[in-house]
Amino acid sequence: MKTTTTHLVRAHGLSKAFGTTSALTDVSVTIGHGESVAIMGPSGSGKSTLMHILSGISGADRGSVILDDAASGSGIDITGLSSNQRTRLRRDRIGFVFQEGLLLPELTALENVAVALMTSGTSRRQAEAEAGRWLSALGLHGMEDRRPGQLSGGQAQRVAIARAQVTRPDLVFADEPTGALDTETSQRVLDALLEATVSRGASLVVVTHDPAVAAGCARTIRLQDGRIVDDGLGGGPR
Ligand SMILES: Nc1ncnc2c1ncn2[C@@H]1O[C@H](COP(=O)(O)OP(=O)(O)OP(=O)(O)O)[C@@H](O)[C@H]1O
Repeated sequence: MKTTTTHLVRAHGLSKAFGTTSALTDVSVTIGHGESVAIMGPSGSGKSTLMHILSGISGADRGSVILDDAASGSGIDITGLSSNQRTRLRRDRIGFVFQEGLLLPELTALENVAVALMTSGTSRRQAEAEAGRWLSALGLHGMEDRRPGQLSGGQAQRVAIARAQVTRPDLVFADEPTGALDTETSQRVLDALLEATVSRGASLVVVTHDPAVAAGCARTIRLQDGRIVDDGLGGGPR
């Protein structure tokens, strides 16, 4: 289904239950182009469920998620797509950063980043050149040939950020991206994530328990018992 939209993401009336547990109830949210948004809330409040639905990892029982499509000048309802179509859409338009980075341990830092481009058809040579540029931009020049086990937590997380950006997705989701890091490293990784995403006009959605991470985002959405209880400014610079 095609619908016109002025936001990058416009979700309306999302509900999702697991058995008798309501994970989300009638959640509506918009995300602007180039906006950074933190999603906060107590454990079990529905943060991951919302992120999974907004990113097309899983479907909703009710509601719609319209993703703007600059190429066609209209929007596409991702809840109406088949599982294969959603997989393609995630590959082409969405980047992910997870708490533990989820890098492939047997590949080098460069290969971990390049592989994201190669799966969408870019040649190895071109993919590795682009991956190298992203690693340098994230302060990892000289670490291209290291495997994840030879990197610190903060370095590995910056490789994961490079991997999420290399395909130039217009929407990046990060699930507790600094959860395993100390305060100082966490701040550096967050800065790198914001810089890499928002400065090129892409939008960032971060699920976090950390108020410092939320403060770095332009807006914070708070969930409780599967509903949005606050949707305001985070007080951060972007
Ligand atoms: N696959 C599932 N099967 C059954 N219940 C689920 C499933 N996924 C989530 N839930 C339930 O849905 C509710 C919301 O879960 P969700 O993971 O979205 O919360 P969260 O805010 O991300 O929590 P946390 O901060 O602990 O990660 C919880 O009550 C959870 O137990």
